[in-house]
Amino acid sequence: MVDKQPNLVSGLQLWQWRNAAIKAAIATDVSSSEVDWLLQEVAGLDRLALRLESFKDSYAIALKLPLEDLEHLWQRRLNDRLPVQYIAGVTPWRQFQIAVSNAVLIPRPETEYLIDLAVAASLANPLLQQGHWADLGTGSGAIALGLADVFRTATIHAVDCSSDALAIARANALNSGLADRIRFYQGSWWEPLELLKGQFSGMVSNPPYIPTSTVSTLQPEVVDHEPHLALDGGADGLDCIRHLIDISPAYLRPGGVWLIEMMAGQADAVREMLLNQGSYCNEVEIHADLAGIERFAVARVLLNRYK
Ligand SMILES: C[S@@+](CC[C@H](N)C(=O)[O-])C[C@H]1O[C@@H](n2cnc3c(N)ncnc32)[C@H](O)[C@@H]1O
Repeated sequence: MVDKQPNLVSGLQLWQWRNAAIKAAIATDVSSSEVDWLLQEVAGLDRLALRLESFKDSYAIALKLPLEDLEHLWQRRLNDRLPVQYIAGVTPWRQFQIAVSNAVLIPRPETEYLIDLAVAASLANPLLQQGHWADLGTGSGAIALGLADVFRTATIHAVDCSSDALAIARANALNSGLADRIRFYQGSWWEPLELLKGQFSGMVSNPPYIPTSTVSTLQPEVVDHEPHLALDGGADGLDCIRHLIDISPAYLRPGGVWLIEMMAGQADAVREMLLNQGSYCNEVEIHADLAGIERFAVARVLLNRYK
């Protein structure tokens, strides 16, 4: 989407476009702050320049795409409910600027917390901060980048079944300067990591967890534009989580960390499945997001059940 040629517009032209875009956003129930976020991304304007409208006096502003294309995409935002992150081709996540396209789920702010939970879970045993970590269902690669950043001596193994998603994830690793510590694999969950069975310090996953019948009821920004492969977790939403609970003990070392994001309302079922599986310690941790909703589960593989 991003054109490398400079697309010059005058500050006045852009100011007029912004005013019209904000008016249209308000009329169609889209947050008007998205207009300024988009202008920061595609026009390189900063928040102060937008707030003071000082850019209006600029002789020429270089856009990443022609103004007509921006207008066309903005109309798609309003009419087709295309997420603004897909228009900009990028979204902030932790300290990273993550490239996104409709081949990948837009990484959500709440998912950032998985990285802090991985660090917290590894504090009890510093050895867990080294060795191999897996990001299963990597999508844009956001979690893999986060893990590579906090576990500086670990190797991160990022898996996805979508080759289009992996292309984006690889680009994000290169852009973030972390590509030398992240390996990418196409395949299903642990399958490509067979050779490292029993050696992983931890695994992190934000798997698809929406019940199939609920997917069509999600807001149009999600159901019409984000990949259903990233959303649909089967009849009860727990198909992927169930699989990850069953198979992960064979890949994690004794005491290895099992950490996932889940949907509101799934915590009790996930805790029960972990306890019944027989390969995890009894202290399953459930953590809430900033809204107080239980969204994350942490478990550890039993020391005496090493396969
Ligand atoms: C909810 S998205 C999470 C993406 C990213 N990790 C994030 O947190 O933003 C789930 C990801 O799992 C991938 N996926 C779905 N089924 C899979 C499977 N069987 N094996 C590996 N990845 C799978 C999807 O392609 C998608 O990228």
